[in-house]
Amino acid sequence: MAETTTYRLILVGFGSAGQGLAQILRDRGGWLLRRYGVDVQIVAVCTRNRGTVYNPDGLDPAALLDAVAQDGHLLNLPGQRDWTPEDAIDQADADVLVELSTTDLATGEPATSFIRLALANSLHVITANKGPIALHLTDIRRLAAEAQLYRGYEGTVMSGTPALRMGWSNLAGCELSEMRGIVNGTTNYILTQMEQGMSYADALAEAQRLGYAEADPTGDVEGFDAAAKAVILANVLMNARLDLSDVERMGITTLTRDTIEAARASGDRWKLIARVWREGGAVRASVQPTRLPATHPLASVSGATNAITFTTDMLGDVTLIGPGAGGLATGFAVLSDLLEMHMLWAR
Ligand SMILES: NC(=O)C1=CN([C@@H]2O[C@H](COP(=O)(O)OP(=O)(O)OC[C@H]3O[C@@H](n4cnc5c(N)ncnc54)[C@H](OP(=O)(O)O)[C@@H]3O)[C@@H](O)[C@H]2O)C=CC1
Ligand SMILES: N[C@@H](CC=O)C(=O)O
Repeated sequence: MAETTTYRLILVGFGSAGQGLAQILRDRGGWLLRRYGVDVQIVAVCTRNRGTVYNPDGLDPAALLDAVAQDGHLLNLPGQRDWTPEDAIDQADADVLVELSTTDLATGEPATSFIRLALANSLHVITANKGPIALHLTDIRRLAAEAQLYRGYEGTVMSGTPALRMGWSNLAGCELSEMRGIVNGTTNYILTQMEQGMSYADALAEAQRLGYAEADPTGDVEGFDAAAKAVILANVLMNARLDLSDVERMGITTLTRDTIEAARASGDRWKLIARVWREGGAVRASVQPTRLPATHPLASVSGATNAITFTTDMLGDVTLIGPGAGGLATGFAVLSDLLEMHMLWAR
C-alpha cells in the first residue's frame, strides 16, 4: 500500500472558486488518494457573511455544497465557529491556507494579510486571488522562501489553464519576448454573447450567474483584471517589476452592440487583448479592445475561454487555449498547485 499524505486545508472564501474546489474533492477525493496518495481534507471554511465552520477531522465537501445550495449559507452546519480568518489561521489544525476571498486590486487586502499570517504560522499557501500576487509578489515569495513553505498562485492567470506553469516550467530555457492573448473570461463571454445579439447588461448578468465575474465586475469590464494578469505574467515570467499603473489599460465598456455587430458582419471580432512585451531594456504591458480579422488565431476563441501566445526565441510562437474563468476551473487551479507541492516540493 502506497504511503498516504494528508493535507488539511483552511479555505478563506466559499464562493464560485471555493465551491469548485469542494466539488472536485467531493467527486474525486477517493481517486486522488488512489492515484497520488494524497488525502485532501477541508478542515475549515471561512466566509464574510455566510458562516465559518471547522472540523479537525475534515468537513464533508458534499455537506458544505448542499448547505450553500439549499440555505445560501453554512450557518446550519455542525462545527460553527465565531472565527475571523485570522483566528482560523491561528487556531485550526491545518497545513495549507487556500485563499479565495474577493480580489482587491487597490490594496491586495485582506488577502495579503491572511497570506502573511499563514506563512508566519508555518502554513503553505495557495491562492487564486490576484490582489496579493499583482501587488505583493516579491514579499510573499520572500516570506515563503524564508519559512521554507510552498506558495502557489497558478489560478491567478487563466484560472485552471496552466499559463504560468507553461511559461515558468514547460518553456524554461526559452527567452520570452512577448505574451499576448485573451486573459479575462467575463469580457470574452460578454463580447461573444453581444455578437449573438444579447444586450451588454444581460450578458454581464449571465457571466455573474455562471461564476465568471469578479464580485465587483467593474474589475472585469474596465480591464483592471486583465491588467493585473498582465502584471503577474510580466513579473513572474519576465522578471519584471511592473505595477498596475504601468499597464496602458482600456476596458470593453466603450464598445457598443452596433460596433460589435458591424465588425461581426464583416467577419471581424472584437477581443480584449492583453499584451506584455520587451522593449529595449524594459518590459511593457497593455490591455486594449482590439478588432481582429476572422483569420486571426484569437478571433475564434469564444465565451469564457482564454488563450495566450508566448513568443519565444527557440520555439517561435507557442499558444495555450483553455477555460479562463469559472468555479470548477479555478478549483482545479488550486488542486494543480496542491499536487505540484506534493509531487515536486513538499516531499
Ligand atoms: N471565479 C473565477 O472564475 C475566478 C476567480 N479568481 C479569484 O478567486 C477568488 C475567489 O473568486 P470567487 O469564488 O469567484 O469569488 P466570490 O465572490 O464568488 O466569493 C468570494 C468569497 O470570499 C469571501 N470573502 C470575501 N471577503 C472575505 C473576508 N474578508 N473574509 C472571509 N471571507 C471573505 C466571500 O464571503 P461571503 O460568501 O460571505 O460573501 C465569498 O465566500 C477571487 O480573488 C477571484 O478574483 C481567480 C480566477 C478565476
Ligand atoms: N473575473 C475573472 C475570473 C478569473 O480570473 C475572469 O472573468 O477572467
